[in-house]
Amino acid sequence: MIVANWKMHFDYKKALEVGCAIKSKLSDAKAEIAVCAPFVYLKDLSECFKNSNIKLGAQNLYFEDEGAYTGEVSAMMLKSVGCQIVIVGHSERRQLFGEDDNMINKKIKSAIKHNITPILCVGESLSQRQNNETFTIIENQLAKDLLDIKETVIIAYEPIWAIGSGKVANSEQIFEVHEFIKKFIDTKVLYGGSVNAQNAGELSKIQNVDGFLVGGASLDAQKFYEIALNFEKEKGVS
Ligand SMILES: O=C(CO)COP(=O)(O)O
Repeated sequence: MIVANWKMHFDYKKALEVGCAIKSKLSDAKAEIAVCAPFVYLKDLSECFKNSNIKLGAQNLYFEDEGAYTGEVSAMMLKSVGCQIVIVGHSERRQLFGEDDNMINKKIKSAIKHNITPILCVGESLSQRQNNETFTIIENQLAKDLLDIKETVIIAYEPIWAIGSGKVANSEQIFEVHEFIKKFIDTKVLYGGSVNAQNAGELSKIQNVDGFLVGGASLDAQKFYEIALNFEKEKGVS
């Protein structure tokens, strides 16, 4: 599974241009492909992704369905514009907007209630890794974020120090964290953090990597396409 996280990029015209280019390049992809776009572009992207295998995703949600929550967007609303996937607990939201595990847990439950597949992001900071706290941090995030949740949640392992830094985690680091996550919950685990067209093939060789959550390189349809292609080649997805 290869997921684009566009973060807060593009104006309307560019979002539709890149979204539609991704659709035309990847509509026959064997790997599962999803694009997580800013809220305001979702409706039109859902039109563009119609009759293709590309899934539509959001990058956040609020856990209540409706009410006096100025500026928020609910799972019910996302579902009504064709959203099938939602990223929850991205480190940027945890760090910049103080999103805590309790809130993340409620968001995941709300997504599931509306039949939207959550992608839960977990990962350690550089200082946590240097202090040998990686597994404690990840176990803590998984335990709290997935409290009382039995349904399918996709996990993305995104070491904070690897995001947007050009510093990719090495194969051993990724393998052992994915193994740890899979012991906690038997599900798909994606890797995220400086994935690009050049390193995607090598990263795909890691047996327990089930796909990628791609930031920067997903802003270019050709680069995103090459990542998916290299993944399919290495994994023998056909
Ligand atoms: O945060 C990420 C995806 O959610 C990763 O971002 P980059 O691919 O830009 O490092």
